[in-house]
Amino acid sequence: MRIGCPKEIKPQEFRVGLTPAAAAEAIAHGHEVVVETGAGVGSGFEDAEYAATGATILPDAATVFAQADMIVKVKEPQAVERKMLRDGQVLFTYLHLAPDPAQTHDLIASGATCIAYETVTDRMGGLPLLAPMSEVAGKLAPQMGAWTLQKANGGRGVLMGGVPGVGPAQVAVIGGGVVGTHAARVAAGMGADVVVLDRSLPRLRHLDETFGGVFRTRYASATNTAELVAQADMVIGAVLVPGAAAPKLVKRDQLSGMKTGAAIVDVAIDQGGCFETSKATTHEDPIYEVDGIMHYCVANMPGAVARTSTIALGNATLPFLLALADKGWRAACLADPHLRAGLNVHAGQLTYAAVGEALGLPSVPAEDVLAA
Ligand SMILES: NC(=O)C1=CN([C@@H]2O[C@H](COP(=O)(O)OP(=O)(O)OC[C@H]3O[C@@H](n4cnc5c(N)ncnc54)[C@H](O)[C@@H]3O)[C@@H](O)[C@H]2O)C=CC1
Ligand SMILES: CC(=O)C(=O)O
Ligand SMILES: [Mg+2]
Repeated sequence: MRIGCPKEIKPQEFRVGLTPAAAAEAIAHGHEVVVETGAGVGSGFEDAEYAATGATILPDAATVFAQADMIVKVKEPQAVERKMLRDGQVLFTYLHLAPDPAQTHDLIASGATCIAYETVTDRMGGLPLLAPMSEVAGKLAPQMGAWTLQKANGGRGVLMGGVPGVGPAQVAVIGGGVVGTHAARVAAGMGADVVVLDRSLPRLRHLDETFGGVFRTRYASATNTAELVAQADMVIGAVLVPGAAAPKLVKRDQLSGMKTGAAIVDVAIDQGGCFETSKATTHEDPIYEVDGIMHYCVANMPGAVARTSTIALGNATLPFLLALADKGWRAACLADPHLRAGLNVHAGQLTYAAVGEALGLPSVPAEDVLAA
């Protein structure tokens, strides 16, 4: 199979879908690899490192899309990239379709087979291709929130750890999964007073057993969430219902009850965000204000630390990439129900029910298109 890796074109996105190490393994498995010139530079990988593995460097994305059987990326294809996809081609990348009707319609129209990193599952009920970027975004969230809290950025002017005689920032983290746990650990490490809210009692139990004394936990009832949001200097949104649009847990009318200049960091923005007032922003222009509350809603936070993120993502995607290349997408998805869970679009049909529900579109089970 010929595997193609274009350069990412989302604003300020410096990650790359294929590391030289992954290219080398794919080539050792008998595949061809084509890489757009400069694709790895933002992550510190020069063309020469890819060429040394036996990969071919191509001059532009159009040539990569035209030559490759499977496109490997990081971010969802942008409009100009979607036009280059074709019938029968495989796309392996983050998609986040539930909040993105335009992309969903284009992918359905393309005829391509589109496998989303964020819905691939594992035996433990986790999301192995989302987890590494959730670890990164979770660790970044308090850092970005602390910056947002600074006066010059419109924030409340509160220092995370306080100082002797002055208390720390109050941080509420909604969702105690991978993002939430990493965010809570870092915020607590910065000296903030942290509470994590989740709907899952087993998850809260696990967090309490592991991190009791570092941060506190509360059940995410509407009442508890409203109370902690009103008290917070910083609220981090980290909920997920896999593949689905994020539930809106904080409504606009609650902002007036919050402390003026408090910071919202809505990491769940890639699934539409869990605050009613969230809208996706970019690293170039990351924050905006609504009713006195500063919002940070960057949908590709890990792009800010591209080298770490690219290597972490590449470690996780490699086994799935090799399975897709070695067996072909159909046999690979038939053999592995966890990879099959990643199938979102195939040959003009939506194959992920939660996306269909979010967008009011018909979908068919992935099993049905595999059997066809
Ligand atoms: N903005 C960015 O750059 C990035 C965003 N993300 C996003 O962050 C979000 C969280 O991802 P993960 O932590 O990996 O997911 P996860 O599945 O590990 O954790 C989600 C948690 O939310 C909880 N939850 C679900 N509904 C809830 C509700 N109504 N109230 C309270 N808790 C609820 C679940 O019980 C679970 O513990 C996802 O939308 C993911 O795509 C991840 C990486 C980068
Ligand atoms: C998960 C995701 O969307 C990202 O890493 O950008
Ligand atoms: Mg994202």
